[in-house]
Amino acid sequence: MTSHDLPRGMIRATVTTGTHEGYMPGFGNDFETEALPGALPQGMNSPQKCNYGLYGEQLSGTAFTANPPERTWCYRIRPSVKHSARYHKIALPYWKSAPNVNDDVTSLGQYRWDPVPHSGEKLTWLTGMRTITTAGDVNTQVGMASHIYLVTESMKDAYFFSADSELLVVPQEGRLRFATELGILDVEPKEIAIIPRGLVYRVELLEGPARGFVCENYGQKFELPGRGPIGANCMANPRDFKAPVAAFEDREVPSTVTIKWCGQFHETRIDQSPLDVVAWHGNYTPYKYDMRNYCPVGAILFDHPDPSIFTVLTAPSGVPGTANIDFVLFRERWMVAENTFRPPWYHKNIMSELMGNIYGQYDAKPQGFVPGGMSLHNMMLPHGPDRQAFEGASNAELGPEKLDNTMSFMFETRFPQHLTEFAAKEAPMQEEYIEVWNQLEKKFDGTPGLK
Ligand SMILES: O=C(O)Cc1cc(O)ccc1O
Ligand SMILES: [Fe+2]
Repeated sequence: MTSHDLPRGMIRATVTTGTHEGYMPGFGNDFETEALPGALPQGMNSPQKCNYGLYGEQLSGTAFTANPPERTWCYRIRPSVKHSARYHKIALPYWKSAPNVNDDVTSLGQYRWDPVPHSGEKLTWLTGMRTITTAGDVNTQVGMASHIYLVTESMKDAYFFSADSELLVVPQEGRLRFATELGILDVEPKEIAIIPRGLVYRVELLEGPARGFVCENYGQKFELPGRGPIGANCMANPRDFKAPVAAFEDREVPSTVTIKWCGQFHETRIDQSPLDVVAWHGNYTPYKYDMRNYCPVGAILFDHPDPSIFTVLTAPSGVPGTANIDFVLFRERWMVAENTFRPPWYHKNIMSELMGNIYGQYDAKPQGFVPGGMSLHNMMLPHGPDRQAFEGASNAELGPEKLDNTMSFMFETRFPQHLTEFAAKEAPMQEEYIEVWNQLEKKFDGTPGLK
């Protein structure tokens, strides 16, 4: 992107060439960036007067005393209190928060959905959000929600922030721009974006219609998983995460800011764009990641490891090794294990598994789990390959085989996931999904399976 592509009123100082224009590499780095020369104070955070008449303001994403603390210092045209008038409650009836347990909706089950179709209705990031599951409790900051977004138009002079959650965005179709207080993130399928709690932004449609998945994390922030014996390299490498450079708008037009707060939505009317941060420094930022950079590590002799080897990001729950959410990626990779049933094994899991297909075919479900579709295998409910996958994998001539053109993911949480009414009654649920295991035959013949 060059400065010529930017919307009117938007100024950007750091314009470079190459593929990572407008972004700074690294996960959780202490970044600094300014859209006007000298806008960022040096050597201190709170000078008596900031350059250009800017106001200094800190955005804290962790408790002050967390280790490490995450916060960003913003130097802005107006302090955030000027982007906040009286709030009044508004309804966004399809965006639900936990706890959301409906007596007439059953969540105990294995479920699968076809892609939620676009309806022809004009929908923005806010009106197009459709909650599928909720888990935990937004008020106590544990758990998550999964959503599908359907976006057909940009937010115009309208801004949003979630005090409840960090959002992990997984595009499946179309391209979106997140114009945030800290700069611009453009995302498309095969990429993800993470928008931190409290950060104000507007979502523009760059290419539509757009559909994708969102994991709304009520708990501790996503971080890179511990690598254990894998060591310093492979999986998601820190340098492949990109934070935006500073970009600001000096635009005085009647605007709205919507806030998600304890599961409710409130709107406030202001007279200017709140995206007025001219310079910032800190480690609390939005970021994006291209999943084509994910370097999978797997079985190179026999057996099928736990899917935790494919964890891109993990949000801790406070119990070591037991995530509030793991974001797990099943992408292209070579299968080489000898004398092995290669697809996922049959299993039951205390963690609840919400999966989505971005493109291609998933090895445990060659049919029916389609791009844009989702499945839910809830806490302790059995699942595994369908008959076609079982028969194919147990009779295959085993040589090195590439699983190509495939990208699915899992939002895995330690909490049971409850279906919304939308997921149970309006979304295209495959009523017959449970039957994919009906055809599995009894093969027991009473004799040892010796070769
Ligand atoms: O159920 C699934 O398809 C996800 C999954 C994949 C895998 O390789 C091992 C376990 C698991 O839950
Ligand atoms: Fe599973």
